[in-house]
Amino acid sequence: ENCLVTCHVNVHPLWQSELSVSGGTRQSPINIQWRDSVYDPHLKPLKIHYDPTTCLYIWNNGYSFQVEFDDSADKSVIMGGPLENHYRLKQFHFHWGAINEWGSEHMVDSKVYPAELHLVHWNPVTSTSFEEAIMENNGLVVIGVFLKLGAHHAGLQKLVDALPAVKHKDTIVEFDVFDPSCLMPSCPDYWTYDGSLTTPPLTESVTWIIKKTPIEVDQNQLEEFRMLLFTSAGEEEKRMVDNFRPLQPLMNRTVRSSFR
Ligand SMILES: COc1ccc(CNS(=O)(=O)c2ccc(S(N)(=O)=O)s2)cc1
Ligand SMILES: [Zn+2]
Repeated sequence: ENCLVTCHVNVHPLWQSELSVSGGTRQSPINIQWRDSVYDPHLKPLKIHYDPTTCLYIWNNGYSFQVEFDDSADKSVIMGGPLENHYRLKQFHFHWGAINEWGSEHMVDSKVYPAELHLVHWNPVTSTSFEEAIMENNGLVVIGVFLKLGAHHAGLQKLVDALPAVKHKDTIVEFDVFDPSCLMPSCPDYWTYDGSLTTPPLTESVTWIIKKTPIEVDQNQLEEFRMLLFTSAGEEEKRMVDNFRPLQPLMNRTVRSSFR
């Protein structure tokens, strides 16, 4: 019988060769098996306080588009959840696919979403800078939010409208007053586990907090992500799609849930 084999081949150099930290024991992303996650009653609600005026600019760094924040003070911070202290927001970015059938980095019971948002925070108590925190054990906290195809997302649209200005690698556009809290689902439930960056330097410095409930975005908004380019102006154009890392082995880790 004829069956459609859907597959995708990551063509971007970054993901072409399966980049793995030699001897890595806590790499990301992973497939979260809901039934294997362990409810932890000691997990507190996550507290998020973002100051919209700390938003600086958007830029295309050659594997995603990234919104950078002023992290010179404790203005945009998260605390609670599995965290011992507060962490400062440094940047957020997304990963997505060429089509809606794939795109997220993490999976839930092998379910893939068309895109995933990562909000990257660093620990100003144990590190003196973001660059230092990247190398520290649990120096970073990344909140992952799944995107699913559905209703138009009004908060995201402000971001989408700026994307044509950062079409090419290493382009930048000013982006002021944006509150990334609008990209958070209202449901407080999350999973958490110890992992790594999913792009170089792949350091095992991340406490991951993955929100259970996805946010909805519409087809046009996803298509706008796919209009971006991996390539610089003047180079042969390569569409920025499939910028996600393959699943990594869970090894000796337990995923905890904040909910029963
Ligand atoms: C040495 O200076 C440096 C070194 C490396 C970076 C990369 N940026 S980063 O560390 O924020 C992240 C890489 C991958 C992330 S993911 N997909 O896991 O959320 S976050 C920036 C500055
Ligand atoms: Zn990411």
